[in-house]
Amino acid sequence: MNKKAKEGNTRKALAYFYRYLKPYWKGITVVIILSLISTVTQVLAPLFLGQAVTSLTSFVESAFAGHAHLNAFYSGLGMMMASYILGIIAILIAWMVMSRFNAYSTNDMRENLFSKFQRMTIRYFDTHQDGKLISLFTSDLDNIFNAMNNAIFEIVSQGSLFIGVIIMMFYTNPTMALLTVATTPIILIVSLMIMRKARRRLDQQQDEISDLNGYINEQINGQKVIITNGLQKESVKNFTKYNDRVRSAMFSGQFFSGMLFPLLQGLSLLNLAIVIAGGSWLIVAGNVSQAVGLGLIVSFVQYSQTYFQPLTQLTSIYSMIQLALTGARRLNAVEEQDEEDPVASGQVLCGIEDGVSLTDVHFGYSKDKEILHGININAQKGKEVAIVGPTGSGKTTIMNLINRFYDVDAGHVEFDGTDVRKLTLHSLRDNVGIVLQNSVLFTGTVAENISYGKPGASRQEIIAAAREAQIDDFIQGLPEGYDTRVSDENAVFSTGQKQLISIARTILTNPTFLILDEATSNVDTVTEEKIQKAMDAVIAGRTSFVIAHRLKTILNADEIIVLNNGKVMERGSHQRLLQKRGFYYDLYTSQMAFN
Ligand SMILES: Nc1ncnc2c1ncn2[C@@H]1O[C@H](COP(=O)(O)OP(=O)(O)OP(=O)(O)O)[C@@H](O)[C@H]1O
Repeated sequence: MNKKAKEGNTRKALAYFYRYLKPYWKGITVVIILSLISTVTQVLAPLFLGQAVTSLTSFVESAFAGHAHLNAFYSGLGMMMASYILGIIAILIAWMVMSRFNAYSTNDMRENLFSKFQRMTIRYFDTHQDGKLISLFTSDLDNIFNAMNNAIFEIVSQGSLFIGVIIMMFYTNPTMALLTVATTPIILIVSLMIMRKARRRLDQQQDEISDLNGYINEQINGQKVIITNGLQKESVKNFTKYNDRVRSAMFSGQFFSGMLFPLLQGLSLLNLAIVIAGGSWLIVAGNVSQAVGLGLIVSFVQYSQTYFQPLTQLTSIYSMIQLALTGARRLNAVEEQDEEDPVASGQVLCGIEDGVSLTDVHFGYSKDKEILHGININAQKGKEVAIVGPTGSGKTTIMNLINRFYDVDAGHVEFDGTDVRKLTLHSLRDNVGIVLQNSVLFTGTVAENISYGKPGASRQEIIAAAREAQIDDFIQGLPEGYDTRVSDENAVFSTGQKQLISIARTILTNPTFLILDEATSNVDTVTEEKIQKAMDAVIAGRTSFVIAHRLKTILNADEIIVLNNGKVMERGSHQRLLQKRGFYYDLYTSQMAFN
């Protein structure tokens, strides 16, 4: 990444924080005011201590006779204690206010990120690993929360402390103040050099963690494939590669960012010696009295420590701040992603009168590789069109275009002669029901899973849909029937059963147009028969596209479209296609040979 892009990213990350913290400006103002109060108390305390020491020395010098000095000593000490107590109270209240708005603002970030996911295009999910997306919710948001909880407070309080202490030092004694800040330019140059190195490495650390999460997620999902192929060792070996990359990025990131803290601490101790030497020189040179000189030394020992405190504190949280900026950059990048266009002012689709058609459709997932090369399909109202073809021929891609998961590059997908891009997305999705090959069950009861698309459905409606989908018997046999909970620990559903529940879900939403990606390729014959019946039930009277893997399931389709390499090879009824003795005939006979 070049320098300009990086600066742009940092600006975006800062703008991200600004967006989310803006609603909490009142709380932030309170925190700033309280921090300033605490700063004032911290910079005044050494002054009071210095006055107390000066008074005590004068009291001793006056052979314990000057009671005014003793009173001044006590009042200086009292003021010092009062300052510290006030400071502690201010910090406690500020901490409470800040913890509250931090929790709220990170909650807003999490909520917005999740709802953004609901609006984003399928293309984004198709091109990003699940684990990487989860990383945004875990690692990145955690980093942001940690930094906001610690860093904001530190930046405000330490920043004001830094300025406050400089003012007080110059007010108290300019010579001593100059001596205290003399080493600052060197410290700043060295710190900036180290910080630049650290920033690059911390960015890399987050990217590597995200890659590792992506890999872990993929491997957990593919655990069965790994075991059946005996690839456990390879899996661990690859994991080690990703893990090593994280380790090395983490090491250099933490090494460079962590280096600043001990460096500055060492320098602050060195500075103490300079201050004490300077104070002693002032006394010896006769510039100040012994009492004033001692008071100055005591005050400046404290000032020197207070002066270095913001520097050391800020560098100790530097990696935290940097990781949070990286997190904000990554979350902001998601917020900038394309969203589905809801076509709010489009035409509302209310059922299908004529049918659904694809006309000369060309499409590729990327510009340089066309997948569909001029597809023409016409499904008249109430008809079943089956799409068959070898794997990778483009069947699912056609489904993706009808439902507007993707848009065509050329040609048209039309409902009753209206291009899908002119229909409101909501009405399009309302009219289209999809049963996917890998049906998903969500956490909740079986009944809730069936009524997912129609949350207000009555129990009778749910049962009727399950009966039509041939899954009622099975559900009744579950320990708690329709109230059985679906969860990871209770994964009692086979692929076929999941698909039947998914068909019941679709039946309940009563769509006018149906896309069925049948799952009969990996179910037993009993379930296959049930799926067939369920499919017949759900298809009946509806305009439908069936993506068939088993040709047996689409013998009654009104039209069968035979795809190969993104082109329609043949079309017609089952009988006509068999008579043709072409591509379909070969497909069918080869499948029947295995039955
Ligand atoms: N999200 C995607 N990004 C890029 N290419 C894709 C994507 N999805 C599918 N493809 C490619 O598009 C082509 C058609 O895939 P598609 O999933 O439509 O085939 P299919 O006929 O449904 O296959 P199957 O029977 O195996 O499900 C394939 O070459 C595939 O690699």
